[in-house]
Amino acid sequence: MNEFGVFGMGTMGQNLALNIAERGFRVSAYNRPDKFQARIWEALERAKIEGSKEGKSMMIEAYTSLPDFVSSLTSPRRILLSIPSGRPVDDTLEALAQLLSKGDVVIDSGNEHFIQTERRSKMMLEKYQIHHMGMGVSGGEYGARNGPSLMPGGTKESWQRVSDVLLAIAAKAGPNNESCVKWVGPGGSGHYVKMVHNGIEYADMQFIAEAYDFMRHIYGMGNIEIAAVFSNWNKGRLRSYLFEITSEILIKEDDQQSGNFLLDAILDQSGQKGTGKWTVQEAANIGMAVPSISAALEARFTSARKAERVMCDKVYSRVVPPISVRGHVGATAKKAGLEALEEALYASKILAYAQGFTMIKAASDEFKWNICLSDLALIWRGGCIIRANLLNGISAAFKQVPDSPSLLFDSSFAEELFTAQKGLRQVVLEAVGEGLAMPGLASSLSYFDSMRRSRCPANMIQAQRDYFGAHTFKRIDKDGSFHATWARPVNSKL
Ligand SMILES: NC(=O)C1=CN([C@@H]2O[C@H](COP(=O)(O)OP(=O)(O)OC[C@H]3O[C@@H](n4cnc5c(N)ncnc54)[C@H](OP(=O)(O)O)[C@@H]3O)[C@@H](O)[C@H]2O)C=CC1
Ligand SMILES: O=C(CO)[C@H](O)[C@H](O)COP(=O)(O)O
Repeated sequence: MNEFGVFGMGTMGQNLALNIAERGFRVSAYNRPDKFQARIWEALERAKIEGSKEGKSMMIEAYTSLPDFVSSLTSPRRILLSIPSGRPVDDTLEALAQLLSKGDVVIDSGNEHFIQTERRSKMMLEKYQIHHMGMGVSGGEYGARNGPSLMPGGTKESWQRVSDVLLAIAAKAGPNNESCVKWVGPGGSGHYVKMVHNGIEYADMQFIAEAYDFMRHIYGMGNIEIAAVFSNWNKGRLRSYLFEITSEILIKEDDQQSGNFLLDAILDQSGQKGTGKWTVQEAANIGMAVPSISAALEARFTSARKAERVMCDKVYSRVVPPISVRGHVGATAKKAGLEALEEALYASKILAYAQGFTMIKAASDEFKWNICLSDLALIWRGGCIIRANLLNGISAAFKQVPDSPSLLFDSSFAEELFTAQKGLRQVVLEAVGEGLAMPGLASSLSYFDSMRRSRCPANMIQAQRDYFGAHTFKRIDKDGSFHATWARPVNSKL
């Protein structure tokens, strides 16, 4: 009998199965029969080769039939699904439910929408007394094999049944090599935080893309020089997985055109699978502003409209005479300019993570998930795509004030933002003057400037709403709702 089942031997499932087997658990692996041969043999072959390399025997058994797969598992059975979200998960749960018993646990490790997970968890428990967990997994193929960041949500009972395996396979981070997995909360909370993780990922990636663009256009820097800058920044407070891979991406040679960089041959249209869009939609659903994430999502949409951009480039290229706001012209000033860019990236990063954590806090309050933000920051320190030095400080901030509605209230971050905002302003100003789009950095700055205004111009919005729609407004000096007769007198001179 085996201790753990993995359903779906695709990129993620196969690597998760190998990771689990490597930690000494006996694994049953299943893939749909028609593709069984290719996927499963690949997994078994890898278990043999990778196991022998490390002097371990990795115990993976392959199954062709679902009933055999299920009955190969010890009770309570534990099965991880690694398949596309949506209909495939519903169909698979329906099929599994006929074979599983009360108290068994099924973990959906795909990028599923949390509402679907909430629905399935409730249905599986009520109808079959089976625990359905929704678990965010981040780290891609490499993470799945060597240690991902795991964000499991579901009943506490189900977490207790699977925690030995999840703690063993997750990435390790921090001074005490802590596992990058903790129980996030009930229902769809695990998938919710993974969704926001991906939203922050979008913002982080967009900031990096803008910094790359800035260095090329403002300073005429080439790939090797830009790579060195990212590599250097990665030694400091911006240290993160995305900075690390960016310097590698910049200098990768194109094997189809010797002497050229691969990056320069890649079409400038970004794709997406939907989790960034969900983040923005869900933020809107609970009335939260995530402008850095929104801007990153919209930048992907704009990038996709390549044909229109090419046309606009032809029409409007002549209307961008640089407006001289350059703070840094010439070789000697470049150093200061790059320092400003580092500050801009750091400030924006704080602001994007702040938006993501604030959104999670609001959802946790709304859905009564009681998510521990400090723990969440800890499990994002290793294995996942947004892993970054910054998360240590974020965890500490929420440990100090667990219910804080925003990172912006933390005194250390406030101090850092206070200093770094100067660089952010300078970079955005220069980019605007040069006609260089900086949606991510500029939106982050706007968020900061909007948040630090105790009185903003929303009084004008309220007045307009009341004027045309009698929507009423509140006054600053009296309680209650008011409506004014706004229409201008016929003889008004205004
Ligand atoms: N790739 C990544 O970096 C990450 C992916 N994820 C998520 O993990 C999940 C798996 O992704 P990934 O491994 O990349 O995908 P792959 O396409 O590599 O593998 C998909 C797996 O799902 C199976 N499958 C597809 N459709 C069905 C179905 N209708 N019923 C049963 N099984 C089905 C496939 O089996 P078959 O061989 O029969 O087609 C295959 O085993 C997705 O939800 C994805 O969003 C999460 C984090 C990172
Ligand atoms: O979940 C992930 C990483 O955390 C996946 O890589 C995801 O597919 C990335 O999102 P997108 O394809 O929308 O860029």
